[in-house]
Parts: sequence; structure tokens; C-alpha cells
Amino acid sequence: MIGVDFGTLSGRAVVVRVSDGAELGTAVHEYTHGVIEDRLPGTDVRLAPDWALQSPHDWLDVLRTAVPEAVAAAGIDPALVIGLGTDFTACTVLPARADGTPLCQETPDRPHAWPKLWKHHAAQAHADRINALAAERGEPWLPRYGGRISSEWQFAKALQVLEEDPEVYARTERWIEAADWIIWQLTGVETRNVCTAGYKGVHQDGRYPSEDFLAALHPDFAGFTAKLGHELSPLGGLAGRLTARAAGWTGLPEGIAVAVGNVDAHVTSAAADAVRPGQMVAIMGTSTCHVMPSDRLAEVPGMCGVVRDGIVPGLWGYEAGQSGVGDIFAWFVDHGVPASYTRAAEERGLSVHAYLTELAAAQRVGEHGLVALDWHNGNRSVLVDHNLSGVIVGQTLSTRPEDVYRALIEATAFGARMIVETFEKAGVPVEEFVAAGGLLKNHFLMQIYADVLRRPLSVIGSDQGPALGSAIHAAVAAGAYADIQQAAAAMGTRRDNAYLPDEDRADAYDRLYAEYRTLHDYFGDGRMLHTLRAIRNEAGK
Ligand SMILES: Nc1ncnc2c1ncn2[C@@H]1O[C@H](COP(=O)(O)OP(=O)(O)O)[C@@H](O)[C@H]1O
Ligand SMILES: O=C(CO)[C@@H](O)[C@@H](O)COP(=O)(O)O
Repeated sequence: MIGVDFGTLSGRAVVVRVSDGAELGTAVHEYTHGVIEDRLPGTDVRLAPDWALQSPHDWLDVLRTAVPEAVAAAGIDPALVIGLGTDFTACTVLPARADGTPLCQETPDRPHAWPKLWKHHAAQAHADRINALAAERGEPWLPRYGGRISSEWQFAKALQVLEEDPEVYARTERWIEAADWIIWQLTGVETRNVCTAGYKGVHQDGRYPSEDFLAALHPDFAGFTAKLGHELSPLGGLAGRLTARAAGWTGLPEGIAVAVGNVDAHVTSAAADAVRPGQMVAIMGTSTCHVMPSDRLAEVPGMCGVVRDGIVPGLWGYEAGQSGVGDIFAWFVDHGVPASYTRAAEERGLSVHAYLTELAAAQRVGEHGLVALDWHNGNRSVLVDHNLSGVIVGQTLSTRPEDVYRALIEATAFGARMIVETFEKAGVPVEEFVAAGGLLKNHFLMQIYADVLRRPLSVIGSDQGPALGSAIHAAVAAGAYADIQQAAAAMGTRRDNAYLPDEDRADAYDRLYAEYRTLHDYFGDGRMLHTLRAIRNEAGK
């Protein structure tokens, strides 16, 4: 099987053995255009604050380069490959023509013609209006999203296109998640997966928000859902077969099974063999997503959503998230560390992350005297407000970079605890916390999470979680296993109790967490942080 994971900065492919999930070869392709935040490629067109776009060329390059390279690295005959599965970030969406041609190919100088990356946060005003109207009208779908939808989601992003570039909106014949667009390119068949549609696409109980509701937002928005697919495809299903053109790109046999599209977070549950009710998988990378199957339906404040069949068929799938985690550490490493630290790290042959971690790990809990809010990229759960920003409290003239670095790691752990507690308070038990993603390599960070959460952490056994999960879904789509649970049991990998909480540190963290909660409630109403953002925007940054 081949699994392909389309991330924020790169795409990676992995070749996986069907019988036991062994990863035989892998390759990564860094996107040439990365995240497009400043100006449109090949033009002088500048982007406003909070914009984040991607290029479809970069995604196709992953198929052209990472897939054949992974097969070569595995040293297998490509003719042995029987299926391909993919996952994408979400909600990464694009306007396209009826044949799937992205509009940015026709008008590369129009910002709204480009795919909007999940972390495009410039549609907050549109999300606010959607939320206010939905609350006022008592829209039945709103509680399924914890009472607020995010500016990252398709209705907010599409309304922004309509109001800021109606001409691009009018030319949009299909509005599609990149997760489904890539499947279209691979199979020639347009499908819509139940996962992206259900969560960030706001599809509940067989329908999208009503025409009437959309018309009340803007008269020309009434017909928006005609640009979406209404037939949804189940996870682990067969989307179609690899076309000759896609076989040419990838070097894989024409006609192999291609699984229905999926999301990087949700597909990782299969890779961690954590698809039973109460197993919360936290995919910790640039951001963290928390996904959990459950047999009960509840309204959890601030969750991203609950979707029937959204992780595995037959169960409710919950999602919550933190919009910035590794990204916050990266910001600090890039902008908060003096040259002397960079030099010292270099001399020791360490990354700046590893160097700061080593220094921070030598401290006792609370020794830095700091507490921080992890909102540098806004707050996805539980406040659902991307106009909030980061806060660091307690700095003195003796504060050092490692102190701040540690406080930022702790802030993200406190944010995770807030999410877990919110689920449990709403009557959805979290039986096991399973960590996955790029941050697993930082053992100090993982131990902080175990101490702050006061519970054992399990960890996924693969550092290619999403790509492995995609390969597992492909195995089901190809008919090698009856369902995702069986395929996950055979091919997924998880180490239980990898980190155990330390009682004394956990007690010390309880005190800091209480301060975090006070800070959270104080700044969470947005009075000060929204004003600061408004002043920033008026000043034209
Ligand atoms: N040693 C480290 N400790 C903490 N964070 C790290 C470390 N090394 C890299 N990071 C952060 O990890 C993030 C990348 O995580 P990864 O899972 O690879 O990416 P993605 O979320 O795009 O899949 C970056 O934001 C980076 O700042
Ligand atoms: O929002 C989701 C999933 O719902 C993610 O795709 C998004 O946070 C991006 O994840 P990464 O930080 O690229 O792992």
C-alpha cells in the first residue's frame, strides 16, 4: 500500500506492507511555494494579514516525486502496489472549474482564486456573522460544533470570497476540499468524503445549512451548496481507480484502488490503532488536533465538531484542536533567541529546539516564574476565536530564553488539559490519551504533557502517522481487510503507558494550571486582545 500525507509545508509518501503495517520506504517533498503568506507566486500582489494560501502544483509535485522516491527507497517492484490512500490538512479548500481546474491557474493574480490553507484566518469577521446568525435562528447544526464554527471552515472562507471577489466566486463551479480534489486528480472521479464534509464543511444529518440561512448572510450565497457534492463517500471506501495519467505521475500501476480522501488528524487514529470509543489521539505538530471516537452524542463546548462516521464508520467522531503548538515553539526559536544561543547550539551539534529543551529540562516546575497562553495562532478549542493572541506573564530581568520556551511548552499542555476536561465535563469520557506527530521526538515535552494531564500517555509507534493511516485506509478500500478496525489492529502501532505522570510535578503543575485558567478567562473575552488586533490592523501591518 502507499499512503500519502499532504501537510502544511511538505507532503510525504510511505510504502507499507499490508500484512503487518511495516514501513518499507518513505520520501518527503517540501512544497516549493511553502505557505503563501506575503505575496502571490510570480506576481507583485501582496496578501493582507492572516492570509495563508497553498499551490496545487506543490501537491501534484508530491505525487510526481515523493511517491516514486518512496517506492525506490522501499526497493520493491511498483507492480506489487495494490492501493493508494491520501490524507490532507483541513479545511484547505479551493475554488475550481467543473472539470476540477483550480481557478488560480486561470487568474494567478487574484488572491481569492488560490486554495486557502487551513490556517487562513482572514475570514474571522465572516465566521462571527455566521455564528451570530446561527445562534439567533437556533440553527440545529450549531451545537454539533460546540456552539461556534471557526474562521478556518468552508462557509466562512467561501463567504469571504463572495464578498471580497464576487467575480471569482461567480466563476467557481466547484468548491472543494483539497482532500477530495487530490482524489479527483488521481481517479478522474469527483467524490466528497464524509470527514471533511461533516466537520469543517458543516454537513449534519444528511444536509448542509439551508438555502434560507445562507441567503440571510448574503443573497448571492443562497446557492453556495450547489458548488459542493451532496453524495458523501464513507471513510475506507473505494473512491475510484488510478487513472493512466496519475499512473504516469506516480509510477504506480494503472487501475489500483484509491481510497476515499481523509484528514491528516482523523486518519492517524487508524495508524495508532486507536479507533475504539474513548481513545483520544492528539496529533502534535505545527498545530495539535484531538480526535476521538465515541458511542455517545453530546454537546461539548468549543469542540471543533462531532460527526457520525467521522473517524470510523459506526461511531461518533469528536474533534478539538489547538491552532498553534509547534508553530509557537518555531516562532520563539526564530524570533526570540539571541545569537549566543544559536552559536552554542551549533557548537553542541544540536538544533535550537533541542538546546533550549536541554536547558529548560534542568529546571524544577515553576522555577521560571512564568505562565503563558498558547494563543499565538488564535484559539481553536475551547474558545474558537482566531483574533486572540499569545500572552506571557511574569517576565523579569532574569528571564532567559529557556524559561520562555518552557513556559510556552507548558502553555500548550495546559491548553490540552483544558480540552480533555471540557470533554469529560460534557459527559464524553476520555479513556486514553495517545500522542502522535512530530513533537513526539521531544521527550521532555511529552513528560510535561503526562504531568500536566495527570495521566499516562500512550504514543503511536510510527513517525509517519498520517501516511501510515492513509495506507491502512487504502488496504480497506482495496479489500485486504473488512473494515478500518481490523486493518488498524493488524497494521497500526501504539505503545501504551510510554510516559507516566510524576505525582510531585503533577501537584506543582496544578498550581500553575490554576493560574493559566485565570489568565484564560481574563483574556478569553477578547476585550484587550481584540482591541490590540484592531489597532494593529488599522496601522496596516
Ligand atoms: N525538538 C523540538 N521540540 C519542540 N518542537 C519542535 C522540535 N523540533 C521541531 N519542532 C516543531 O515541530 C513542528 C513540526 O512538527 P511536524 O509534526 O513535523 O509538522 P506538521 O505539523 O507540519 O506535520 C514545527 O512547528 C517545529 O517548530
Ligand atoms: O485541522 C486539521 C485537521 O482537522 C489539521 O489538518 C490542521 O490543524 C493542520 O495540521 P498540521 O499542523 O499540518 O499537522
